[in-house]
Amino acid sequence: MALFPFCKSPAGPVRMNRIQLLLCCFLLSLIIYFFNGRKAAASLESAHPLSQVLGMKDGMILKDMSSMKTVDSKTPQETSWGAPMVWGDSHNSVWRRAKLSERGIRVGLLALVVGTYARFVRHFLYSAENHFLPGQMVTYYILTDNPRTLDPPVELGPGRQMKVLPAAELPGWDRLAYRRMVLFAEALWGSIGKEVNYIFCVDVDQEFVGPVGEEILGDLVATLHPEFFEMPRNNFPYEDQEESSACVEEDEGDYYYTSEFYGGVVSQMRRLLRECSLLILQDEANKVMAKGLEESYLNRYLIDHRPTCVLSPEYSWWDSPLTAHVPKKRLISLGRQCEAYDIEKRELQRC
Ligand SMILES: CC(=O)N[C@H]1[C@@H](OP(=O)(O)OP(=O)(O)OC[C@H]2O[C@@H](n3ccc(=O)[nH]c3=O)[C@H](O)[C@@H]2O)O[C@H](CO)[C@H](O)[C@@H]1O
Ligand SMILES: [Mn+2]
Repeated sequence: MALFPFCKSPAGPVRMNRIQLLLCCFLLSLIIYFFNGRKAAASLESAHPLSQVLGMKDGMILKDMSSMKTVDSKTPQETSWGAPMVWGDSHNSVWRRAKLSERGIRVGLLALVVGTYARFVRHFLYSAENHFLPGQMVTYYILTDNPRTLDPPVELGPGRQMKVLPAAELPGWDRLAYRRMVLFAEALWGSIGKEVNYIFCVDVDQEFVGPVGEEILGDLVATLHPEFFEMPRNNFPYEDQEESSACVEEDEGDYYYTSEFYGGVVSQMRRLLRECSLLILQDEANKVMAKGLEESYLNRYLIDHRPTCVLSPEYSWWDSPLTAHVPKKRLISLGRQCEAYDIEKRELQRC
């Protein structure tokens, strides 16, 4: 009422004639129009990858409730096939978290840690303890050639545990890129499959920097690659060698997904890992390797089996001139971040 003092007679209850009533409605519409217009402008500026190129930084990110409305009103909330597109602060995510958090869910996080990548594992685990499904039962499965890396063990919260699984040493990413999905597939056919409901495969050269909750849970979950979000389809680096089993035709494909973070229920993940491994082994036998390595096979599979839940680039982010601007960063790739730095900055960051 204080907003419209002129609508109220000084004597007490509101008594307006028709002209006053019309005037009030007009003013009200003006105010609504003004606020909506501002929100739309803010979201347009903040959502576009060009804002990065032009040097616009986090100052554009709205940190109060209005940012939630921005996410809801301007960013896509679902895919063309009806799967949710997940932005952690959206109303959909709040609802999904509330719905799923009450169930007794067991979630596994599966990472490969071989050779020099052992330097990432502790930091990765600390950050996951802080941000990854807090309060839920989480098991970290660490496939490693050097279990001593985890000695002394990282202290974990209640309901959370770690299992170290042996992996033979496979020097060089060239060889490892052929093997990671095979190793993951084997691990999932073993005891992991009975111990958890959901499993997420994750690169260990990453850090959780914001909350990642039950909103990420789905039957088959893939994450949008931050450099190709909102890019036209013809920019996606799908495999184009016809002899590769990861090859994608020009009229195929909806999104380009990252291999840094994907998951789902155990049955779906067993299928994904088995089928991708078969494609990789088939190409290896034919002496072909897709240019995007593992990521190409994952993308091929996800064209044939569309994910039921698509995570926005909030869940796979690093700073580069091409990266989409996101309302909140939740999981960032330290390795890919390093790749995006110039030589000077790499030396400064010691990476
Ligand atoms: C090694 C390599 O060429 N990485 C390239 C690959 O990053 P990616 O992020 O695709 O691969 P990555 O180097 O992070 O390797 C994937 C994951 O495999 C595991 N792992 C990998 C290698 C290793 O020696 N030990 C180990 O444990 C580890 O969990 C790692 O997180 O693509 C990027 C661009 O998209 C950059 O070009 C990276 O330089
Ligand atoms: Mn990585």
